[in-house]
Amino acid sequence: MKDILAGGMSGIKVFCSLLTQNLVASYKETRNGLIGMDYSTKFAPWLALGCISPRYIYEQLRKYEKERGANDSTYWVLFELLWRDYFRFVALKHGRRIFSVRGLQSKEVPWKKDLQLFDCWKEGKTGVPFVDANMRELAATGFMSNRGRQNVASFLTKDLGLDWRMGAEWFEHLLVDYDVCSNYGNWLYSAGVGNDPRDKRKFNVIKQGLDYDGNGDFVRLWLPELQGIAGADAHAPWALSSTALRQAGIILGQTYPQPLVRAPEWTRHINQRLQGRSPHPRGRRGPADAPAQHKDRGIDFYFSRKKDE
Ligand SMILES: Cc1cc2nc3c(=O)[nH]c(=O)nc-3n(C[C@H](O)[C@H](O)[C@H](O)COP(=O)(O)OP(=O)(O)OC[C@H]3O[C@@H](n4cnc5c(N)ncnc54)[C@H](O)[C@@H]3O)c2cc1C
Repeated sequence: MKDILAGGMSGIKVFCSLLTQNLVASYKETRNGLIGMDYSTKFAPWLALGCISPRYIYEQLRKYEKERGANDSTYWVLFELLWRDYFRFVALKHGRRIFSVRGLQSKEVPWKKDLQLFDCWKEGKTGVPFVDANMRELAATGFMSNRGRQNVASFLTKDLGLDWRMGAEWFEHLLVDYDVCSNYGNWLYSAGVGNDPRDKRKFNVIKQGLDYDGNGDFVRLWLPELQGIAGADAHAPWALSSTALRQAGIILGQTYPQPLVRAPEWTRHINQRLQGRSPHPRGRRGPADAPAQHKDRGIDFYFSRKKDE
């Protein structure tokens, strides 16, 4: 990502390649991916810096739809841009309150400010590989997928119980697409102090890792110390036998940390993994994974009705 920005590739060029390579036609199926340039649009840095306008994207997409056909995916790019607009309106409406620890709901939450825990999160050393891989990608590139952002934000606020503003500021410090409205709006949401009426929303980061990185490739890409663990086992090294750890060259607590926390809801998914799981990441599945035409518009992090995310 940094190479592309440094190489001066313009937002318009990125946008054109999305259209000419027809990537936009399968965006809905790939947008939850984790590795590479093509799974999502990568518009955000150019939008954040004002190098491309959402109206331009809208017009060109409508043109593309007329010429080559509209589908769920072409709609979905526009739908995602609506979230960007939405968080702008939230910021306009609430002003400085978007930075308040109590958020938009004036809710008292006993957030911790433990700097040791925070450093582990920042440095990708929480001992939870899916979280750590995403955090190391952010530190190395200034970018993290939307799936990754949702998970590390949930982990910081719901599993570690840290003040959500610490996470938001770290993102602000590193993101190449940092945008005040989108960043603080999404963090408020993740922390359960934004507009979402359901404050108990928590991502099961183990289930998410297994669903979206079913073969463990993303985790191994950013965590070289886990290279010796094959497949999905890389998502929970602490669940491996001492023999398996020795064979993988891992000493927990030395070459890779023990997990800072272990949430009870992880157990079922770890046990399931040990019984073998399909290695197909959810973000890459075909249309069978996609809901019927516009039926589930917006069902995702924001409106998901699933209990166990
Ligand atoms: C905790 C957290 C912090 C975030 N901070 C930022 C930020 O500082 N700047 C930023 O641009 N986005 C932010 N996002 C939203 C989203 O993760 C990024 O816009 C997206 O990952 C950027 O990659 P992309 O351009 O390939 O997006 P795509 O998935 O291709 O989406 C296309 C465009 O739609 C918009 N969009 C998509 N999802 C969201 C969303 N949830 N909120 C607002 N706009 C969205 C963006 O402009 C994005 O470029 C954050 C999300 C979370 C959960």
